[in-house]
Amino acid sequence: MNILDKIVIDKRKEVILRKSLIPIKQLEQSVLFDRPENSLAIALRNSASGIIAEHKRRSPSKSEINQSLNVQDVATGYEDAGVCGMSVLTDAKYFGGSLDDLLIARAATKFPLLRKEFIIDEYQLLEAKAYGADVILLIAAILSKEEIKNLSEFAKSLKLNVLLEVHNEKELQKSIMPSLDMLGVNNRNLKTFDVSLETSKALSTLIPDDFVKVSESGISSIAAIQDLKNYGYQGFLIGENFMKTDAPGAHAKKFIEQLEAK
Ligand SMILES: O=C(O)c1ccccc1NCC(=O)[C@H](O)[C@H](O)COP(=O)(O)O
Repeated sequence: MNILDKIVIDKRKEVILRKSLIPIKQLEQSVLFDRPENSLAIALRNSASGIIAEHKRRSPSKSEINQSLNVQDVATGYEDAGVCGMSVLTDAKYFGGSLDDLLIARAATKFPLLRKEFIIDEYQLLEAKAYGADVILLIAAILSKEEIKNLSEFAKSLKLNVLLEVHNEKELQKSIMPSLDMLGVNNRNLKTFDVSLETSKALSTLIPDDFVKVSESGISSIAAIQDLKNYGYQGFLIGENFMKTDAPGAHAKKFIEQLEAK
């Protein structure tokens, strides 16, 4: 059993509990529910840097990354840095995140927010909308083709952008469909936790041009981004490299300035 299998077993129990605590009607009554689309895909297409910066306290591969930062400071720091959007991990057990983190980031910023979660049920999309997300992540490794279709179409009906994540060609082939906005390639092997940007490079030609290509995980240098841009990538999801510092926003700002100067 790999880490995703373990996370999904826990997530199924968690979603049943959450549904029993907060009914759908209550989520739909959130003041944030009727917000218009705030497209990360468009922001990435129009950006010179393409950075999506993540809020990540800990992870299965690295355990502690940074537990002492305030999510509001991280969010405003990233917005000041000029990133295209922010990814907020909302899983508590494995990443130390929460939906409250998303809400705090929403209250503090205007840029597109990605709910970084292990989505297996439409209920989590309603939560994403109610707590201020503009984008949701679907992970091909944990969903069937039919589930990807149903979840992505439901997300679009809620005016949420969809980022579909793959790790290999098989996952990519089953996932390509018009209800996706962005196709992300995760460079982290979830069996070994090794990261290799070669994964993004190898899959790049198989991703149709209609989708914004996003490279995820293990990105820490300007050179890596320049290299990935040559393979058609327009989005770069960066977590640990910013979050391991005392001031992720300031670090992201410097990174973007260096990138744009090249
Ligand atoms: O980061 C992990 O250890 C991890 C383990 C299992 C499932 C997902 C995991 N990470 C989620 C992510 O996709 C990353 O947080 C994101 O791509 C940023 O990666 P990084 O820049 O390497 O922190």
